[in-house]
Order: sequence, then C-alpha cells, then structure tokens
Amino acid sequence: MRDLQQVLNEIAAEAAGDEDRGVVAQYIPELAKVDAKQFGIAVTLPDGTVLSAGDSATGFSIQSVSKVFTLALALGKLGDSVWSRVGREPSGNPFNSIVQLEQEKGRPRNPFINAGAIAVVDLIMAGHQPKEAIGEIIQFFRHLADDDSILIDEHVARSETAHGDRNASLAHFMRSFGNIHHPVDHVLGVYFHQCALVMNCRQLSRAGLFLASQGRDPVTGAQVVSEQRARRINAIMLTCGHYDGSGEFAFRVGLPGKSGVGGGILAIAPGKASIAVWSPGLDRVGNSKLGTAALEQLARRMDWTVFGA
Ligand SMILES: NC(=O)CC[C@H](N)C(=O)O
Repeated sequence: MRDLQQVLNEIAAEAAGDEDRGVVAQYIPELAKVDAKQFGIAVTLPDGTVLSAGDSATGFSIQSVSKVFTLALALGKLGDSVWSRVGREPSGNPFNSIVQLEQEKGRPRNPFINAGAIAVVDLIMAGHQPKEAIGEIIQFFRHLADDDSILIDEHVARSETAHGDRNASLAHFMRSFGNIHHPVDHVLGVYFHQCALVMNCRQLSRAGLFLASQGRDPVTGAQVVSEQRARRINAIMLTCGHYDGSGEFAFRVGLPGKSGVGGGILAIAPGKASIAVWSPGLDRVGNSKLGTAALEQLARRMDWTVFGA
C-alpha cells in the first residue's frame, strides 16, 4: 500500500494541472459564481486521523451529499417505514427528473434523487416546525463532524428557492399522490437549507466516518446507525449515489459514493476510510469531473474497492 499522504499530494498536484475541469452548476445562480479552479481532498481513517491535500479547508455547498445524512436521520427516527414512502432502485434518470413519478404513483425510486430526498425531508419534519427540522439536521451534521462551526449559507438557500420551480413541481406532484404530508413550501424550505450546508472536505470526510466503521463513530464511540443499516446506506450510495452516472462511478471508482452539484463527493471504503473530494466543475450528469477522477486514482493507488479482496 502506498503512503496515503503522498498519494493525496500527487492527486492534488495532478488536479491543479488539469485544464478540463467540467462546468460549474448554472441553474443555482449562487453556485454559478464559484471558482472552478479549486480542488480539495480529505481522508478520515478509522482512528479519526484526517489527511488532506489541496483546498481541503475551503467550505463548499454540499448540496446532494447531504441526502446520505438525512436518510440516516430519517431511518433512525422512523425505522424501515421510510421505505413505504421511497424506493431503493437506481432511477437511470437525471436527479431532477419527474417522468417516473407519474408511472410509480408519486413514490420516488430512491432517496438520493431530488424527489426521494424531498420525501425524506417530509418524513423528518413529522411533529416539527420547519425551523426545528432545519435545526435538527444541522445538529446531526455537527455531531457527526464533531464540529459546531458548521453552518448553512442563506444566500445559497435563497438562490435555490428563487429558482426552485422544478423541485416545487416534484413536491406538488408527490403531494397529489399523498406522498408529501406537509405544505410544499415548508418541505422545500427545509430541503433547500439542507442542500445549502457549507462544509469543507476535512469536515465532510469526518462526518462520513460512521459509514466506514459499521455504523459507529469510532472516535466518540457513538453508534450512529446499526451495522446492517450502514451497509445498506452504502449499498444505496453505490447503486444510486450518482444518479444516471451511478454505474459509471461504480465501474471507475468501485466504492459507494454520493455526489452533489456543488462539486463535492463523499466516498466510503468500508473498514478503511471515509473520503471527501471537492472540485466545482461538473460532468454532463452533474457529478464532479475532477472529483470522480481523483477518487478513481485514489482507489486504484490505495487498492481500495468493495469488489475484491
Ligand atoms: N444533485 C444535486 O446536488 C441537486 C441538489 C439541488 N439542491 C437541487 O435540488 O437541485
């Protein structure tokens, strides 16, 4: 096995020299302003050590990476009843697609496409005002990252609300089938705030550590989810974490991963590491271009995979 810090330094240096960086998300104006030249990577090991390279201490909008954590939160609160409201199959469609929702009577394919994540938010909101639900979500992230400085970027949340017609359509459509119980503007308010959480690679890799460690935070000793649940969340990350690019990500990287349109990706090497990478330029399906390439290199050079010994 190669020296991890050296591998991270090499990968960051290669990323810095790469001209073909993809395109920063345009449909959320606040995200369109982000400088595409940035690249960060961080790895948290089971003993809590964090190694990193590049812009690993620069905060970015975690966007859909948050969906892994809200799924864990919903499962913790409501157990397997979550699955009566959202499926576990890859969609093969873009993250904001509406087409399957009509055929499948308002039950989204999985919790990582937008419709599914919005349904998960509706579940988390049970018995709460929107502000309380947002507070609970932030607290969960702070607890997992062991860092109380994590905040939400209100500009991003507002920017997305102002341009959120597609997500509003998804939510109304699901509500027409009875699969959203709260008022749509309340649910979207929570969803947009969850997506607007700002974290850096070091914080994000630390927050994901429980998924690499049988559901337990090995540093604090807290059992975040059961071992079986951690395995299952990893399974859904592998099959659905990159939308219609999930097969390609599994093929190239070979690890469970979850992307966001802010350019972040969380990847899990079970028993070995929790990895966060960030580069804002996206590929054609909305996944970080350099982030995916970096994870491909890291997995190869460290020999990390879920598909072999
Ligand atoms: N893929 C993503 O990161 C999408 C999240 C974004 N907040 C949206 O709803 O469109």
